[in-house]
Amino acid sequence: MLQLQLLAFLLVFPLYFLFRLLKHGRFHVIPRNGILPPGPPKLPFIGNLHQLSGSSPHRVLRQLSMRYGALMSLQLGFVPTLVVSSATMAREFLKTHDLNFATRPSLLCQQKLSYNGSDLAFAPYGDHWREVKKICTLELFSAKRVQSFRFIREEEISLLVKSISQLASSSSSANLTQMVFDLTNNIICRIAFGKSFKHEGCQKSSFHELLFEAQALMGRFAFTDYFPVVGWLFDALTGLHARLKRNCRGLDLFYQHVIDDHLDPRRPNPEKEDITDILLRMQKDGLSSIDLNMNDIKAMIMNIFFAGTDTSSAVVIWAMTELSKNPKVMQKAQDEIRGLIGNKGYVDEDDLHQFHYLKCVIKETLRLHPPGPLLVQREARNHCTIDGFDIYPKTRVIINAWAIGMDPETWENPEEFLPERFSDGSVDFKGQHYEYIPFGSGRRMCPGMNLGMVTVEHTLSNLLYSFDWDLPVGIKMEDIDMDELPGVAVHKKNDLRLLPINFNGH
Ligand code: HEM
Repeated sequence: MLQLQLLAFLLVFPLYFLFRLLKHGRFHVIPRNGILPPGPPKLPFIGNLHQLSGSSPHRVLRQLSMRYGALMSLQLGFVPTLVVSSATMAREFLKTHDLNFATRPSLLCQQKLSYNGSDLAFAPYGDHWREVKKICTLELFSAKRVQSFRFIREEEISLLVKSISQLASSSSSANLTQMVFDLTNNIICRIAFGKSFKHEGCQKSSFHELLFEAQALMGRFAFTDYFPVVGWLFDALTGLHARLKRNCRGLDLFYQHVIDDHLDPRRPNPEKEDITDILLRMQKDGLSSIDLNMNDIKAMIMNIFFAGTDTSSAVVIWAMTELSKNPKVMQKAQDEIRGLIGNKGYVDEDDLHQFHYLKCVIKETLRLHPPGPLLVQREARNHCTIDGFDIYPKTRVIINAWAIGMDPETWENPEEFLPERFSDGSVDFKGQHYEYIPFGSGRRMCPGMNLGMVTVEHTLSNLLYSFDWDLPVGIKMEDIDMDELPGVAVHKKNDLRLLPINFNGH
């Protein structure tokens, strides 16, 4: 009798799962007569997942695409996935068929941390995303608003220069990775919440712990994302659900604390609105065509926070790493800045437009080290054909922006750090040149580009103006590694430590 029950269970259980998969529309059925782009052979059940297990998926995917083509099919668990690795193909996905690929897949950690896609980055394409995008473009990241936060960048960068100058006076090396991360974190905290948490001792450390944990979770593998319906069981067994729940609860308390502070009637009227003020005002005055609720506001704050801190600091550190390995380029950039600024003593934002060579250095850094080398995944909304291949709804799309920036068809000596390649100004990152898309392109392109770029330019120009940079005692040029640490943004794995020398030529 028991054996019969067991047999029935074994028969019924898979059928039940199949029914749920089909009912929820999460079973990615590919018709037999479809013509799919080529791809590597797959293993049963896991497909090609094992091929992505290394630490730098953008590098593995580039290797594979050199064999299988600029449009390549992978099967990641149950999920059909396409990888795009050339400018021509990127144009098809991000311009010609942008609307069809303007949505994001629903991934476990991203969904939980974004209050089920109430934000901008992980929201599915639709009315909510359109409205949030409008708020971001018109209210939060407009040129005027970015300019209104200028005093914050100037204050924080001048504090950074002061602390490095003290290290230089005592001939101590600077952990630039740590210092620049703190800088961008303080800038974004003040822009988003009106204050940084640098003077609040333990609150800073618990807040930072939450931040690091959320970043780790967003970059983590979740079975749910590749094995719909059944994957949650594995994620429960590995403790992912519990970790995620703990982190979401901690972050939610933190956002709530910030919001309560802003709503406190005893709070003096702020001289300049921060982003939480703006969102709360829009909610109160009904200034948006969706009913902004508290979760929407928290989700938007989360986006700004994660997208803003991590990306800008990664770019500054990669640039300083490349410059340390290319002293002639560093010298040329310093000569340009010092020549134009003279003995003023600091670089301010009005000076930035003159630094033609520095801009080339930053562009070249973004080509070799885009913080989001695979952009943010997209998903097909409807069936379409590209280059004669069928693409079915719910197919995930990975755009390998890093591989596109390394394509020898477009870039001469792509492995080399040569800022001069940008000096004629014919290629920029505004999403129209598909051979170079560090900020993405199309509807889902980065809305924080101006804020990110001004932070990077302003920080780098002051680091190069105020100091000469040497290697710490006992460290040789070859010891500076280029190892990558994948996460929300790809960082340099090992901290960059350099010896600052106060520049007294001004
Ligand atoms: C140098 C700095 C930055 C780089 C390289 C960068 C890069 C990117 C990339 C590659 C994407 C995905 C685009 C796509 O899927 O096509 C993105 C999206 C996004 N970025 Fe940035 N970003 C930077 C700074 C910022 C800043 C400072 C903010 C805000 C404070 C920000 C907010 C966002 C948001 C909200 C999205 C999601 C847009 C959407 O899905 O509609 N980014 N960024």
